[in-house]
Amino acid sequence: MRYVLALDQGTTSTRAILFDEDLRPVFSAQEEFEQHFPHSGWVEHEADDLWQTSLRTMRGAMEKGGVTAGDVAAIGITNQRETTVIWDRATGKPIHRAIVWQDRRTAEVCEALKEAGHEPMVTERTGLLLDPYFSGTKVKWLLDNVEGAQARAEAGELAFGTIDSWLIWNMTGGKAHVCDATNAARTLLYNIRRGEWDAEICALLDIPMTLLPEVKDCDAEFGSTDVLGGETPILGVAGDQQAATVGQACFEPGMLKSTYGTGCFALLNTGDTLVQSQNRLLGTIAYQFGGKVTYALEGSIFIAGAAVQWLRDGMGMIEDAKETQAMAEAADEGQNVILVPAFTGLGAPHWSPNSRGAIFGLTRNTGPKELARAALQSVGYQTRDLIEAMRNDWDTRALGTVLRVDGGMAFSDWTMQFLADICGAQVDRPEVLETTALGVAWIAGKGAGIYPDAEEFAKGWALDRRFEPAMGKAERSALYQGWSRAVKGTLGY
Ligand SMILES: Nc1ncnc2c1ncn2[C@@H]1O[C@H](COP(=O)(O)OP(=O)(O)O)[C@@H](O)[C@H]1O
Ligand SMILES: O=P(O)(O)OC[C@H](O)CO
Repeated sequence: MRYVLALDQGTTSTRAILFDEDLRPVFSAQEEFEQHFPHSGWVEHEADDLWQTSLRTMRGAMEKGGVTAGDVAAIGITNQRETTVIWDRATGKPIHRAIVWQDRRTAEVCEALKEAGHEPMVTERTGLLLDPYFSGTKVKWLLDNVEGAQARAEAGELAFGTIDSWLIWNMTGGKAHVCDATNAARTLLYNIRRGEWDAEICALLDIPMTLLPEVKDCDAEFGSTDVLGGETPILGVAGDQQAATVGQACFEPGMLKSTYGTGCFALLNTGDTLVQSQNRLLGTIAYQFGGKVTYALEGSIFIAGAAVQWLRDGMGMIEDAKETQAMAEAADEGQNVILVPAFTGLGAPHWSPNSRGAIFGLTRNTGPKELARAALQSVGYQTRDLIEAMRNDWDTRALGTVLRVDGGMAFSDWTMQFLADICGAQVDRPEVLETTALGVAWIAGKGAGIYPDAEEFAKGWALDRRFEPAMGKAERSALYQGWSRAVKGTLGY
């Protein structure tokens, strides 16, 4: 039996999953690692934790199945995007902890660049906005704040990488300094029209281009590793949201997936066309196979399942996320409590890093059930904001109103039904919810010659459950108006 090993290095945990020849997940291992919050709005990871958990979970999954390196046809890597590491090329040691995508420390730098009028140029070339979310200003912060870093970068002594790049550097013993096009597309430094690092943007941020990795197709050869006990090739790499787009087989323009984990990321395949959003969505690379780029429009929401975590850890109202289903069902229908979970600002389409969360519509009768329902509903409302923006940006006739969902929160039937209701869209939940790992496993296994082409792979997508909109138009519109008013109340709070 031959296997493909998918490594999914996420924001809160690292997972390794072995897929068999029929693309079924058969053995896996998972480890959480520490989150560091040194100041309000700052989020860091020890880069070495990301590497060590990757190593242990890959080995752990293999041990569970009694699988040896000789049985592994290829490795695929998918990862939390935008998170930034800089390391010393000679020692392989990071010069600082990794700065995580959620980190807001560069809000002022972004504001100053916007005020100086640079945003239209940056957006035109990268598809992104001047927001602290992306890697570029995090790289600048590291070079400005770690003693001697700027000079060492200019002397070619340092290397920058997104997490795929950092893991591959370690897996290949420092032989490969590479990343894939989807990860490059999230740095703010990569021109996604021309497919190259952008010298002008790098100069604007004082980032020497010697820091940057070589960019490859998602299905390229990324090097090989002997850390599993024998030489194993790395044949697939993609950012986690892009890997989920592939795993959901969203290969045709107009196909849309939405992943509900800590945050929510909706990607709409726009084919050969890079849509210049007029509604504050992102243009990005969905995937790049054999030198051919397929673009996507992306809406990024920072808090989705994290609102449920807040009910559990912050408010102590529940012990398990699953309890929210029964609570939402039992909530008082007469109350319209709205939670805007802008805990770390608002992402697309508002991009308001300084907003903070709020609850509207409280009465003397409001209790945990109504708050639980509001938390689940906030995910639907935020998705509707994204879908509205997508409909305004892209040919609405071609834009399917089918949403393929995945991620931990997609297990919640109540949330998925509300999503269908408030968006007026069909919501399809597949049998395999590990779509991120599945997507990159397929890319790597295709390269190794053990998995089929895209068309055959897409035929294997199987529906678990379809949620059809059941809410009347008037109710949908009244609820959404209430949400829109609530969001306005939090902007810039
Ligand atoms: N049954 C459920 N109902 C509501 N939320 C859920 C449920 N199961 C998981 N979640 C939420 O989904 C998130 C976990 O999803 P996951 O895809 O593992 O996230 P990530 O990869 O971002 O860590 C958590 O924030 C959790 O609160
Ligand atoms: O690690 P996740 O699943 O929370 O995904 C993080 C995203 O890639 C951030 O852009």
